[in-house]
Amino acid sequence: MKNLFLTGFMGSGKTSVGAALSELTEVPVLDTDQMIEEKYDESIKEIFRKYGESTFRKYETEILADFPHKDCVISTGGGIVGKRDNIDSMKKSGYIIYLQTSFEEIARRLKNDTSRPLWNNNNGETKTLFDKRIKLYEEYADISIQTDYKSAREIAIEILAELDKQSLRE
Ligand SMILES: Nc1ncnc2c1ncn2[C@@H]1O[C@H](COP(=O)(O)OP(=O)(O)OP(=O)(O)O)[C@@H](O)[C@H]1O
Ligand SMILES: O=C(O)C1=C[C@@H](O)[C@@H](O)[C@H](O)C1
Ligand SMILES: [Mg+2]
Repeated sequence: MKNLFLTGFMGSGKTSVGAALSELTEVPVLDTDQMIEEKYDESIKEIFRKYGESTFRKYETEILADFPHKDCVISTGGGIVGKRDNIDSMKKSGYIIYLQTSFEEIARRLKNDTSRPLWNNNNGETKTLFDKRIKLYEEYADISIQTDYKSAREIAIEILAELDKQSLRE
């Protein structure tokens, strides 16, 4: 199986669905946010605060470039679609799966969250970012799955069915 890169806005469930997919397929799961935190030994929140968003974006692109892993599910950061280089790196080794989630559902899921700098600190600009991003997720996705009112496991099962339907799971 080629790599499966999960994309979508903050809170769309990339980490949760990645774990569910890995459980169902016994394929390892990676998370670009976690890979960055481990590589630099700092939380995303700290990286944003100390070095700014542009440094975080550089780390993200570096993590994806010449991606060394195969046969993995990879949960990506919500902003991964912001750079064409990131898309090219993902398409080189796998398929892009977009977890489509409404803004209202995301707001419910992240109501008490304090770990996501761009969810918490941008004075009502989050919806503008959401509107801009969804066009990119849609444009680059090989598969799009609606996630509202579904569990992570149900979404993972739907993704596998869609891969089979399109004969993408060899
Ligand atoms: N299908 C779902 N139904 C209900 N709650 C969910 C679902 N998927 C995820 N959640 C919850 O929403 C929150 C965010 O989920 P998760 O961390 O998986 O999102 P993410 O897409 O990885 O976010 P980020 O881009 O910030 O890394 C978590 O509290 C998680 O438990
Ligand atoms: O949507 C975004 O830009 C982000 C999402 C998270 O996954 C992290 O990558 C970080 O908080 C930025
Ligand atoms: Mg995540």
